[in-house]
Amino acid sequence: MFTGQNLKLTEELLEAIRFFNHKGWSPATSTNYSARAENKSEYIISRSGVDKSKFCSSDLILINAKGEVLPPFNQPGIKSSAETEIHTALYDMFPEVNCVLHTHSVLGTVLSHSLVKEKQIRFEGFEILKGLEGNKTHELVETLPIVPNSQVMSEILNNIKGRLDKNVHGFLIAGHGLYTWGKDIATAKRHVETYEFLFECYHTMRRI
Ligand SMILES: CSC[C@@H](O)[C@@H](O)C(=O)COP(=O)(O)O
Ligand SMILES: [Zn+2]
Repeated sequence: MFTGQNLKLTEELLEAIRFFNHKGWSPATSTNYSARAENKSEYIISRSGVDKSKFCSSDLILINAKGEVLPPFNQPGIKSSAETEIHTALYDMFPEVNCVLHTHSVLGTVLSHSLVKEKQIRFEGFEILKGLEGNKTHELVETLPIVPNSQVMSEILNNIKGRLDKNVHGFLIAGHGLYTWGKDIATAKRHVETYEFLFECYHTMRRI
């Protein structure tokens, strides 16, 4: 149902979603994804509750900045992600962001669960840090905030809003998963992969 630039965006998003599922970062119906549409005040976003191993192009729908499902997708039973409010808030906060991705990997889940009291993870000295937009060297400290989980999206947003700025590339919801974003789908996908690699490094270093 998408055409032109929006169709291209859905194809690219779908490729990233399949990659994440293949990596084991989107079990069952978990995770959600969005991209800013050709009309910059609209967003392409994943439907709620879809098994990500079966996710297909018809599971991507169009919403406005209020999170309302737009025609022709506003049919009975079609709901945008339960976490739509987080996506629209991030686009509102960062006008240069054109893609928001949310994954549920085992490492992101357990690290955020065990480090929730620390409120953040600090990554330092890894070459892969240059995978996060704007980082030019491994000699820096990258902070990834952790906020408590909640079924109320406004609570998650209240806890994270004051902790985000242009040097922060994502955040973890404790025992739940990762949110990251980028100027385009490729950048946001690179951020997911970079964080996953950093989680592996962090976890491995805690064990040795
Ligand atoms: C397996 S339930 C996971 C959900 O509660 C949620 O965290 C999630 O990531 C997906 O929700 P969705 O409404 O499908 O976008
Ligand atoms: Zn989730």
